[in-house]
This record gives sequence, C-alpha cells and structure tokens, in this order.
Amino acid sequence: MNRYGDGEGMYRTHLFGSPSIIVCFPSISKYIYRSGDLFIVKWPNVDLMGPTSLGAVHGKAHARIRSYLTNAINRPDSLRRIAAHVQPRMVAALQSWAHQGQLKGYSEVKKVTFENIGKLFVSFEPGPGLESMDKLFDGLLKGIRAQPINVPGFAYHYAIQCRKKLEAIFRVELEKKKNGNGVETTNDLMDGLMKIEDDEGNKLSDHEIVENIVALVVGGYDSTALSSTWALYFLAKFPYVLKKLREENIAACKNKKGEFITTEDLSRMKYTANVVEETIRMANISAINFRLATREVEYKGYTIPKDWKVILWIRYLHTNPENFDDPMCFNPDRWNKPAKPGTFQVFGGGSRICPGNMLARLQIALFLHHLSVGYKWELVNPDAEIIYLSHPIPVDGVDIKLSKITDQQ
Ligand code: HEM
Repeated sequence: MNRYGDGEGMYRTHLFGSPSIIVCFPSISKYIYRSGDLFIVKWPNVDLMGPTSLGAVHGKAHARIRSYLTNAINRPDSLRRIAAHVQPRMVAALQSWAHQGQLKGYSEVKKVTFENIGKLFVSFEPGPGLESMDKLFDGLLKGIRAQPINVPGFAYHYAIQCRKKLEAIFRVELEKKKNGNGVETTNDLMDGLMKIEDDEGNKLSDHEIVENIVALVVGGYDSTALSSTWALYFLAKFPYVLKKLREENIAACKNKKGEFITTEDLSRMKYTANVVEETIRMANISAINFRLATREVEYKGYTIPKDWKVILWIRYLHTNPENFDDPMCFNPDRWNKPAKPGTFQVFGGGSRICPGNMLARLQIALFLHHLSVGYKWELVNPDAEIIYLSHPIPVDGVDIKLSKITDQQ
C-alpha cells in the first residue's frame, strides 16, 4: 500500500507459496461477501477442520446444516434457554477464582467455556475426561493455522493426532445415543445433527455428524473464551468503563431475588452490549478471513485471477482510523451509533456469516454481568507483550489478582 497507494483497497502478493489478494477496504470486502458464487470459502488445513463440516461444504449440504444450527443456537428462544443453562457454571467458576486469588485468566475462562460448550453440544459433564479433551482441542486449534508439515514435532502433525482422538471420543458418544445406552434423552447439538434430513429424507452419516461436532467446538470454544479473556484485560485497563458497566449490571439485578438475568434483561442493557462489541472489535480473534476466486473476476478495472486466494484482512479494517476514531482506544461508547457500513466484520459476512455470533455475544455478556457485579481484579503484568499466533493474547495468559467485592466496597 505504501508503494501503490490505497487503490481499490486490495493488493496482490504471495503468501506461503500461493498467489493471494489481500483485501483491506469495506467496499471490496462487502462485494466479496455478497458474491458467494465467485468467492467461495476456503479455509487452510481443511482436513483438520473436517471436510464434511459446515465451514467446508457448499450448496445444499451447507444450507441444511446451517439452517438447523441457526435455529438451535442463534434464535431468541434457543438463546433464552442457553442463558439459563450457562450461568451456574460461570457463577461457580468466579467463586473458585476468588478463592484462588491469583490466576491465569485465559486458562480459567477456557475451562468454564469448555464445560458449557461441552454440555450444550454433546451433554458432556465436567470431569477429568473434559480436561483431557480440552488439551486435544488445544492441539487441534494450534494446527489449523500452522504450516501443513506432517512430520512428528510439527504443530500440524500433532493436530492430526489430536483430531483422531477427538473423533474417537465423539464416535463413542454417538454410538451411545444411537443405542440409547445409558444416555437419558438430551437435546444437545449432536441430537439435532442426528435428526437433520435432506429433501429425499437422507440423514447425515455418522462421519458427518462427528466431523460437524468437532468443527463446532473448534469454531465456538476458543473464540468465545479468548473474547471473554480480552474483556477481563480491557476492563482492568479502562476502570471508567468497568465502573459504567458495573452500574448498569447492578441496576439490572436490583429487583431480582437470586434469579439469573435473562436475555430480555440483556436486551435492555445497552452499555453491556457496547462493551461486548468493543471487546470483540479490539480482540480481533479472526484477524483474517478466507475465500478463493472460482473464476476470473473484474473489479473496478482490476483483475482477480481464477483460483487465487482472497484474504480479507479484518484486523486492518478494525484498527484503521478511517473506520474507527482512535481505534486502539477501548471505547464502548463508540457503539452508541452503528459502525460505518462494512467496517465491522468480526463474524465475517454473506451466507457464511458466523452462525454462532449471537451465542458468542450472549456468553460474553453473561460473563461480564457476573464478573462486574461481584468481583474486582487487576492485571499482574499490565505491560505484558501480546503474541499473535495462533490467536492474539497477552503472553502471560492474562495473569490477574481477583477478589469478591464486599458490601462495604
Ligand atoms: C467471538 C466468537 C467468535 C468469532 C470471532 C467467530 C468468527 C467467525 C468467523 C470470522 C467466521 C467466518 C465467516 C466467513 O467466512 O464469512 C466464522 C464462521 C463460523 N463460526 Fe464463528 N465465531 C465465533 C463464535 C462461534 C461460535 C460460538 C460458534 C458455535 C457454534 C461458531 C461457529 C462457526 C461456524 C460453524 C462457522 C462456519 C459457518 C459457515 O461456513 O457457514 N462461531 N466464525
């Protein structure tokens, strides 16, 4: 960009041996998202994501899984149920953090997020099994954005081993469900995937169900945990934001007699919603988004060749002062008015927009509620360096000292 100027907001380069177009302006990003037939989604290391999973399939196969999933986790009635379901574990986790006093924010947030997601997706109960699965998912996630070198010692090779073990675990769960062996009737995502049918009444194969469940945990687990961890970080750094957040959240539960807050309560909590949006904008969990040109495309006098990778550079959009004033300032009030069109792409766009976006927002908001009402905390290393691979996170894993707020405070 320094060499050629902004142009139409894209430039060409070579990344990891592939010719690629890097897209960094809202207008061209919008065009690419809208032209789903010209630019198909194409994740790297799709074998690790699962070639038959939602993020990898196209056409009717994509539409039928997506429609089920959107109903199950992204509609108001499902979110209402999920809100009631996830809060007890958040409350218990925060109490245990206060007992610990000092803790690694990221690993603790991950534990509680994984417990909730494990229960929602496959009815897993917390326990040692869940902990070892967490490690397997960690290994799998690290491989997804690594060079595909299938040699022992490399992240990609290890990720393949983790994936095999995870598939074996989920296959056992699926068999139990199919045989009705010792599993009470549940209503989790695996049950839902088992029921999906296409126009001819064909169901998903066992293999497709298992691949989709693995992909859903991959998509929904670390992304949500990282976002909540960044909220811990930003709120510690911006105390006046925490003060306003706390006031709104205390007011929201003033007349409650111990019951949890609901999605209806949250819909009235404007500042909390702003804090969620600002957290995910600045966290940039998905810093880039992947597409592939299916044929040669002309755009405003430029040619995008067939089979070139098209990489949407989301972090650039979110940190460009032309899109967001003073972009590195954590300022939830900026969300009092909507972002400029096409500048906010945390969840991607078009027919592929993240189907878990409302679920993620809900979990972050509920976490913020219990955290801000009941606890105070500080960063042990406020100047910790940030690492960016595989995802952005302070290098110390957000080490915090946390305690319960007493009545006198
Ligand atoms: C803050 C948390 C999250 C972030 C930042 C995030 C971000 C994204 C992004 C950028 C995409 C790609 C969209 C595109 O290509 O245009 C995506 C897709 C996807 N996400 Fe999320 N996501 C989050 C939470 C979740 C959750 C909770 C789930 C739960 C199930 C989930 C499941 C998926 C799936 C299945 C896809 C593929 C969708 C498709 O190809 O149709 N994500 N997400």
